[in-house]
Order: sequence, then structure tokens, then C-alpha cells
Amino acid sequence: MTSTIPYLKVCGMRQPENLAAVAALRPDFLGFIFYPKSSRYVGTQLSQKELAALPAGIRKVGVFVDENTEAVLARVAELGLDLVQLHGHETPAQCATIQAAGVPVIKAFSVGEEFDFEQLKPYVGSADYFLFDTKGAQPGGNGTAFDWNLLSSYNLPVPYFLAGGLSIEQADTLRNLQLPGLFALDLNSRFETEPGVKDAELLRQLFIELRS
Ligand SMILES: O=C(O)c1ccccc1N[C@@H]1O[C@H](COP(=O)(O)O)[C@@H](O)[C@H]1O
Repeated sequence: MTSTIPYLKVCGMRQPENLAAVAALRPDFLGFIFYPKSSRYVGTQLSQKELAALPAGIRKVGVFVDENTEAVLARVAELGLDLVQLHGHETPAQCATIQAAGVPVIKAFSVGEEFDFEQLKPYVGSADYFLFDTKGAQPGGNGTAFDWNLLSSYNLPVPYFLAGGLSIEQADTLRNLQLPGLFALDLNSRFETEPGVKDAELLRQLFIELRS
């Protein structure tokens, strides 16, 4: 993990064949939405067997919104998830409890026209990563980008995922991003043929642009 190229996460997977096609591109992370109100809700469409068959090295992320700790940990155990992404109003205490159970935590925050970085400080030590997503009508998956310049003065010791409407049109900008603390790019609704079904060819094009 010494490259300056951010790691790549593809989120919102829920169909076995599509999962295999995207996994073949070797993203660093694959995300599965466990928020029942999402159009990308994975439900029972993917089994432990299908997730276990993913290539070694791809880390499996469960995405939860204001879910209780027991339910989160039960999903982690059931499906062999490697990390959880907490995309609601989870407290530092809940993040710490999940971390203490041995599960790394990505804590998501919604970014509007302005962002108060002070709200992050209580989470330093109980989140392994932050994730910055655009504020919108839904907790996530809104498909719109925020002004990434807001992150240019980021100075906390927690690396972060950049999310929110990332698209192929931004490939040049994404390739040249120089943001302090940037760890990974999170690709979701802008790479879909329908909710929860990723366009593997479009993702392939972006991966080539970012990794070449
Ligand atoms: O994608 C969803 O439906 C979703 C629902 C609830 C919480 C998070 C969700 N997805 C996350 O949203 C961001 C941004 O996605 P987009 O690029 O704006 O579509 C991403 O981190 C997804 O993991």
C-alpha cells in the first residue's frame, strides 16, 4: 500500500454474475449494501459461498445505515465480511464496539456546501477510515459529487475514501487528485446499467485510466 494511486472500491454489488465480472477487474474493495431501503439492497441475493469465492485480496465491505451492533456483527460473521461501512448516524461508541470485535470500520460523513471537520475528531481512534459522501435525499448512493476542494486542508490521521457521484467523466481529475489523506475512490451509481448492476466495461475503462 505504498502507491500514490488511490485504492478502488466498487459498491452496491448484488447479482452473482455481475459480481464475478466486476471481481475480474480486481478492485481493492467490493461493497454490499445492507440498508433495506436502498435500491441496491443485497438482501439474500448473494450467499456466503459466492462471497467466499471472490479472489483473494479483494476486501469485502458491508454497508449499514443506523443498524444495531449485533445485526452488523451477525452479517459480518455470516458472510465473512472484512470491513463495515457505517453510513448513518453511528456514534463513536458504536464504531469502537465494532472495532473491538475485530472488524475495521469505515465511518461515512455527508458533505454539503460546507463541512465542519470538528465533527470528525471524536471518531479518531474508533474509525479505521473515514468516507466522505455528498449530502443528499438518501443516506448514500445519490450520484452527485461535492466540492472536493473542501478536503484540501484535511489534516487528521485517518485515511479516507472519496465517494459521491464519481464517474468516468471525472477520470482525468481523479487520476491527478492530490488530496491529503486520500486512500481510496468509491465507485457506485454512476457505473450502473440499473441499480445494483455495475457496467463492468465502464469500470474497466476507468481502472485502466487510473492504474496506467
Ligand atoms: O448506494 C446506496 O444505495 C447506498 C445506500 C445507503 C448508504 C450508502 C449507499 N451507498 C454509498 O453511497 C456512496 C456514494 O454513492 P454514489 O456514487 O453517489 O452513488 C458510496 O460510498 C456507496 O458506498
